[in-house]
Amino acid sequence: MSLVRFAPAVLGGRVRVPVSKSAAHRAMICSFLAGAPDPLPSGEAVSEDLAATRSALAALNAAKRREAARVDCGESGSTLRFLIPVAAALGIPSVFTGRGRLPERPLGVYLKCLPPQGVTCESGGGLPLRISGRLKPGVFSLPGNVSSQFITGLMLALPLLGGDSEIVLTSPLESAGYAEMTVQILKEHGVGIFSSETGWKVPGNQKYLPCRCEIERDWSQAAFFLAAGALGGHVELDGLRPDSAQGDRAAEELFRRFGARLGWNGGILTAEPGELWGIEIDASQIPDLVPVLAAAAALAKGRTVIRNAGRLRLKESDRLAAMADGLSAVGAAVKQTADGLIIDGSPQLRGGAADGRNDHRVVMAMAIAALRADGDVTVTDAESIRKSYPDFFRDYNALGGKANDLG
Ligand SMILES: O=C(O)C1=C[C@@H](OP(=O)(O)O)[C@@H](O)[C@H](O)C1
Ligand SMILES: C=C(OP(=O)(O)O)C(=O)O
Repeated sequence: MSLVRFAPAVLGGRVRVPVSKSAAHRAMICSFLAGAPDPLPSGEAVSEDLAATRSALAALNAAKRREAARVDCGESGSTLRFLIPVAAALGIPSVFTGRGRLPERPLGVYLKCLPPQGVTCESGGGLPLRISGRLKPGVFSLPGNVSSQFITGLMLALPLLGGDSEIVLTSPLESAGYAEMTVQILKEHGVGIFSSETGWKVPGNQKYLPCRCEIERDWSQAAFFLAAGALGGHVELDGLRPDSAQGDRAAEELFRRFGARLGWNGGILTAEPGELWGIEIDASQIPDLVPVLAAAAALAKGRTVIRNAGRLRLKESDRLAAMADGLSAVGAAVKQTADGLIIDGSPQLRGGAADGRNDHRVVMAMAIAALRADGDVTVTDAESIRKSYPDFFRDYNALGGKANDLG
């Protein structure tokens, strides 16, 4: 439980954020299924979640020659939910484990839709989960508002089956950008999935092909530095795709709506301060942006209302509670609703001690709120940033931030 102390600062300069965690998980799994090498660029710091996918794929590979696979997913929801149907499609009996909050995060969707299609699932409700049997093609009906990761998992697995399948949504799709990204990355690997009126049609008997595509940079991580630019300096972000399939590219538009000045210059996105005013935010498609949007809102004049974010309670922490408590602890006026936050902003926070709740996005969001506090902000669980952005404090300090990791 390491502690980090942030002193107020104005960030300025250029940063190249990591590769998109979401795109990288997908590219690693598609490459594995194509028999191609790991596609992560060399020289890139590997986050704990991507390391979990890498070792989980190695465990599946080894199990092709042995008995059951032991697939440790660490704290990564994506690794777990993407690889359960993939292992089942390959007919590899597997035991999935995880730690932190992962054993409590929802899996019921699979426990309901996989057994009728030939997969035996044994668990006490959470993890460990033991699966056996080979997945059969067919119709997979599932809700669209628990986690899009179940849909991505099926999209990755169903093309491998010996017949055609269909994914049917029984409620409106949230986090839709993540499903779109899956379709795009599958296409780059020679696999076709087609949208239908109720979901997607997935032809079987498809072959994954190697792809020498570059994995794009992460809009969700870029959002922390867009917020930093909006709050004070001149921040430049290098390497982002303006035409990205990542739903979190919406960060650009959202910070403009707050009043920040953003613009593209060649391939560089710049963020500069403006007079920030509270806004209304529908978070149903952009769950991972909520912590940093809440931090910016605490420093924008007037009221920000964040709605349709109930799913944030099921992430690495209850992120609505974590941000309400963390921002309140440093002097902000934040109230939770059942599915969101109401934030009355002020020009400056007080400073104080916040609980990082072992949640990388909470710790990074508090680092942004701390930029405009009168006193220092300390945050617990600093090491949780390794889940998605191991070099976050290095990049933050390189821009003039004052993060002091107290160990
Ligand atoms: O597919 C993905 O890469 C992700 C989907 C989202 O989850 P939900 O669909 O559960 O909201 C997001 O929160 C997560 O960080 C990454
Ligand atoms: C929720 C996240 O990831 P995952 O669901 O893969 O654990 C995240 O990165 O914020």
